[in-house]
Amino acid sequence: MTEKFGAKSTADEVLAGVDLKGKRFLITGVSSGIGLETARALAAHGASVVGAVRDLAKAERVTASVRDAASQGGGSLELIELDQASLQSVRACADRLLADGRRFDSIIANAGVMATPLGRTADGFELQFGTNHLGHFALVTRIEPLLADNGRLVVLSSQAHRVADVDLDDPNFERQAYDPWLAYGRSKTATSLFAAEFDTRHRDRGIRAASVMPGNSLTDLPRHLSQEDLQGLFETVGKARAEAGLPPAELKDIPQVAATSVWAAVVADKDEIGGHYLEDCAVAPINDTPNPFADGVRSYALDADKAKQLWARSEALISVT
Ligand SMILES: NC(=O)c1ccc[n+]([C@@H]2O[C@H](COP(=O)([O-])OP(=O)(O)OC[C@H]3O[C@@H](n4cnc5c(N)ncnc54)[C@H](O)[C@@H]3O)[C@@H](O)[C@H]2O)c1
Repeated sequence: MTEKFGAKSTADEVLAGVDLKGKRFLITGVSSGIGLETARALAAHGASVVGAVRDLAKAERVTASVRDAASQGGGSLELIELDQASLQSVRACADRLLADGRRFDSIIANAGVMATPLGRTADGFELQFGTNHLGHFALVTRIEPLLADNGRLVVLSSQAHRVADVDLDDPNFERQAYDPWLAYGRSKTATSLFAAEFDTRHRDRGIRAASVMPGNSLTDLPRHLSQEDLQGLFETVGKARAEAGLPPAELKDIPQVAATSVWAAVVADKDEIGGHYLEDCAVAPINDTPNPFADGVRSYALDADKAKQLWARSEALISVT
């Protein structure tokens, strides 16, 4: 595997010299942040990008940078409506893609919400688990026949997976006190487990899947946090890392924070990244320290048995609505 790229690489640097004409990508959440930059970079290199978004009118306005890049680079952008917090919307989106029938070389399951107050999706699932995991699970498993043989699935996870393993008995916080960070952490462990099990199930078609920790960046993601909450978070993380003798966690800018997604979706050797958790354009090492602020991926987020159990639980949850 190439060791050429790292924490400071940008999406354009990762794609330098790569011609994506004729390649198709589905990306969820292209209206802001990492998804918007991922779409822009891929389109600038000639890719046909389908961006799945909750609000089509807003997305039309804010994706001008993607259309400009596409017109210069020979790529294109199509938008499709998708509310991941509604299984009806997810199924409608999937069925439109299936009816269209065109295949995708990579699917990037990027959209997400973080540290929301307790909320429920249209189907009654806890909002973060429902949006970040079940919405993607329902979409991707339905459109899986559209993923090209040798295609890739990239699922956005987070360092927040280190907060907690999934809770398969009470995934929707019906029998325990709600904590926004616990819910976010569990939802991101779920996204890594989903990628790991998808990889296991589809490897024989040459399809590989990986989860990505993009790096920390000030996108719209902390929209549910006040300035004080955000400041408190930075202080807590900084103190905990200093106490553990670790360097401060650095913020990335937006082009950098999209780099690992495009690396995983296009450039990396898919057989070397398949089933893994990626960070800074590399496979992250397993680190089972109890300190949630220390680097690396916790092994519970890639555990094969837990991944199978989560898959079965997710199928059961989405099939009853
Ligand atoms: N920014 C960071 O520091 C960071 C760190 C680790 C992981 N991540 C992950 O990266 C991904 C992208 O986050 P970002 O930082 O670009 O945040 P962002 O808030 O800028 O973008 C998230 C996107 O998801 C979309 N979205 C949210 N709920 C949706 C729903 N119900 N249906 C459809 N779309 C929905 C939003 O509209 C938005 O376009 C997320 O999965 C996030 O958890 C981000």
